[in-house]
Amino acid sequence: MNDTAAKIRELTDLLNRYGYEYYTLDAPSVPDAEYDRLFHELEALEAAHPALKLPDSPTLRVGGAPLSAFAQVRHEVPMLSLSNAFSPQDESGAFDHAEMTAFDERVRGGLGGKPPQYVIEPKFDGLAVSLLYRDGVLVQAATRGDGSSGEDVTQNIRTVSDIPLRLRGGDTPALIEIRGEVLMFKADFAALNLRQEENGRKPFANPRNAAAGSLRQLDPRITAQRKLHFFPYSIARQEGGFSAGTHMQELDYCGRLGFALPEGNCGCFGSMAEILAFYEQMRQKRPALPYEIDGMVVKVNSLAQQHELGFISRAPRWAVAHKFPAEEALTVVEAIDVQI
Ligand SMILES: CC(C)(C)c1nc(N2CCN(c3ncccn3)CC2)c2cc(C(N)=O)c(N)nc2n1
Repeated sequence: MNDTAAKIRELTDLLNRYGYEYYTLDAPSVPDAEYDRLFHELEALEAAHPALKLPDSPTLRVGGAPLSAFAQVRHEVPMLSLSNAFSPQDESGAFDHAEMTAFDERVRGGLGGKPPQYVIEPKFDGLAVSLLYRDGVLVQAATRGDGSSGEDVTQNIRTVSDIPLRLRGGDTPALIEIRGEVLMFKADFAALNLRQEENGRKPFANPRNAAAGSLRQLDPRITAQRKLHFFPYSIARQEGGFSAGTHMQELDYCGRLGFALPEGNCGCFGSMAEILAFYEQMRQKRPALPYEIDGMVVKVNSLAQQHELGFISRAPRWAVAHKFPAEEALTVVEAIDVQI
């Protein structure tokens, strides 16, 4: 490798590490001016030697030329739905978690009485995307679409600062497909709508619409200005690398690969009673969270037990969303929505 290529590789790795520290760990190790100096040095080298620009170059974060349309991507593993469990609130304000108890009984029945461990995690109110990494490098990103195929939003996803362009840590899998939610934090949503109003543009209705609108921009440079975040929630496919036995181990592995995790807002418990207690705690904490959630998702922790339980048509038997009551005065009582 000649010294220019070596210099470009060194600057790319260094800037990706600094970006991870700044955006994902929120613990920068160098001042912004130093990052900017190195970034401009890399930009200049890439401009002089376009053939040497690397697929995980941080200069991709600013977005390239606009697309005329999005290509369609077929999901090798369909992106399934989630059954909804809803707890109506009675006049005393207490919640009737009958549907969660029913879920627990269905799971125990399906496991021949073996007591399952459950994971409870936030149900982020964003949009689901799938990220494909080959030999550690991000090569494709797609929206969920109809679950069977979605839009190729790879260029736009590269501008999301807490999505690694190259996976961190050793033992890189030859292939890994990570699914999660792209969302906009409440504060960034408020600032965006201020800018929209100032520029005479229509404000977005909520952070989910803002995130969806930002990700489905044909011009990645606009996406790059929108401050999006990503939280993983499942590993759909994997060849090589660490083999997790539980959902919690999958999430921890995603953290080691360089993804942000919703620290403190996930739990793992052996009883539905503890799960419901955590759900109540999260319902109280919800207004203070930096991002919007519209409920919690409860999943069987053991991957072997998940496979044993399988799916109801398109939704897994081993997971259920537990939504919070609608905040409007009139609480709309939804039926159990088992996605068929
Ligand atoms: C892997 C499984 C299928 C269990 C799964 N599927 C999910 N989703 C499917 C339905 N999705 C969907 N989206 C649009 C229309 C219909 N379904 C949106 C993602 C999950 C979404 C979240 C979240 N939002 O935070 C989460 N913590 N865990 C999930 N886990």
